Amino acid sequence: MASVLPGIRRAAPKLSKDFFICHRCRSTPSPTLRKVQALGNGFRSNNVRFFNTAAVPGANPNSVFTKASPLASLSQNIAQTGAKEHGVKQSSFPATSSKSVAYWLLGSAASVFGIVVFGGLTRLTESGLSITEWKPVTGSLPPMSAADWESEFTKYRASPEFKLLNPHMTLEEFKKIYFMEWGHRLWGRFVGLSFVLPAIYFVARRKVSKSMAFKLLGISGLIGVQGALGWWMVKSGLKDDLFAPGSHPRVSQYRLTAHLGAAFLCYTAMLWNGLSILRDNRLVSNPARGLEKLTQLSSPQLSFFRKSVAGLALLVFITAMSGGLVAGLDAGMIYNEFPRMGKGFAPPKSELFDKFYSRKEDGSDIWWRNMLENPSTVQLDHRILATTTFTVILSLWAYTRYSSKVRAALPKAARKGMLGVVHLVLMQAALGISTLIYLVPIPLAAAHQAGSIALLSGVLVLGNRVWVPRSSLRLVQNSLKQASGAKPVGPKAMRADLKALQRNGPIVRSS
Ligand code: HEM
Repeated sequence: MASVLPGIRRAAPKLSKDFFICHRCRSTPSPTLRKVQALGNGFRSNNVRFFNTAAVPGANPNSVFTKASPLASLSQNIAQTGAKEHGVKQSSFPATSSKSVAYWLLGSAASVFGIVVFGGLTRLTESGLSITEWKPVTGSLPPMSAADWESEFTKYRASPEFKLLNPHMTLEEFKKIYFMEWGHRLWGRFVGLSFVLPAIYFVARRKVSKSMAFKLLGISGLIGVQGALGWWMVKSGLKDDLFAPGSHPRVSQYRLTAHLGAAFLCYTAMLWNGLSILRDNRLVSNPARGLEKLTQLSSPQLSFFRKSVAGLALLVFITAMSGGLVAGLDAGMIYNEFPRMGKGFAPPKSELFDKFYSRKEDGSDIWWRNMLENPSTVQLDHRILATTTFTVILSLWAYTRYSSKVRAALPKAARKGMLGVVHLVLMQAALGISTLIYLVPIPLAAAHQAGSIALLSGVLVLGNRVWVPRSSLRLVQNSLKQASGAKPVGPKAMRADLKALQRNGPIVRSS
């Protein structure tokens, strides 16, 4: 009995050690042609062996094959899916992006992780409103002379934050908050440039697949939007109506959350794509084993778990956004106890849905306005979402441990990933509760913010270990098919295979 993997209608072939690739069109020779080449129908130049097919009957006379590494050959090969003849318009992008792109994406994600934590510190030290202008280019340099400092300080002295909260601030104190905000903005510029410039290089040098080139474009756009959102957020803290007596000058909690959300999305896109490239490279380096792995993951026993992990990533994101609202409203400064909030587990309904927050005569906006603008309700929302996230994670972990079917089907790496997520959520809940009980001290609040991205990363890593992207499956199937000389799989056939696989499990046929 031999196990036949999806998309391969006969036993998976063993890959030959010698790979050849056409010097001109990057196609690979047929098995018969390979035999002829093995007999030595070629010539040597610059230490590269070229195989001229002009003398081989039935071969394309324009082909010139050179020996290539198995990986390079396979990835190029797959890119040429369906385009067998010279003259057919072919994509110049490889099928798999290079590993260097993955490392750079992961480095960029680390940089975004850093700037999010630094941004949290900027907010917690109340430094965010110290620079009252947005100068994307000239703002890269801090004030250089005493006159420059005086000018910046004068602008700050005209802001609501100075007038109402810091009327006694000295120039020396101002410099401290200025450098925090300036550092945050500089880091933002660094994130943008260290992403966009290498992205252009990688695309121009065809180090990325075509779909990845579009994704890099999307992430670059998101970074630009993030910069604009940052300034839009700061502007909301400089508005004239904040001069009103009794008002508390701070940025809009909506804009703060939008800024945080865009950073999380950017981070997610970088981390996910970086991990996916590494995974695809691993799968393609040994396609037979890769297909086996993907087949194992496509098992119907894991279907619920896979979907739950996707749902969990969304839940963590929503919980984090509700945390952004808590931070934006300083809602962590009330009800500094856990699990109770005052006399019960929740404040009275009259307080949670207070008419004060409604702006419509008929009060139809009372629900959502309180949920997004009333500090008591916003804190309760965050507690409920956090508790749900916590419970879902522990339940999923229990499911992977105590369901014998899932336990057997889940790869070891995924089990480890699940355990990692359990540790992260325990830490995050402990940090959240401590932040609340101790009235939002800066180190705890910053650690809680970092913990939220760490938790999201844990869920994304877990997701990457259990997800079966169609593109990866197709890539691996085609590597195998090409290596065996069979016709490559098109997207339609691949989708049908994947569906059948998810419905019925691996196909087993006798050899
Ligand atoms: C379990 C998942 C949790 C996640 C993903 C999460 C996420 C977040 C995030 C992203 C923030 C915004 C931080 C900032 O912008 O500075 C935040 C703030 C906050 N969270 Fe959580 N949190 C979780 C659990 C908890 C728990 C259990 C509590 C306690 C009841 C809690 C209490 C707080 C408080 C008080 C703040 C405001 C801190 C500040 O003003 O900087 N969190 N949370």
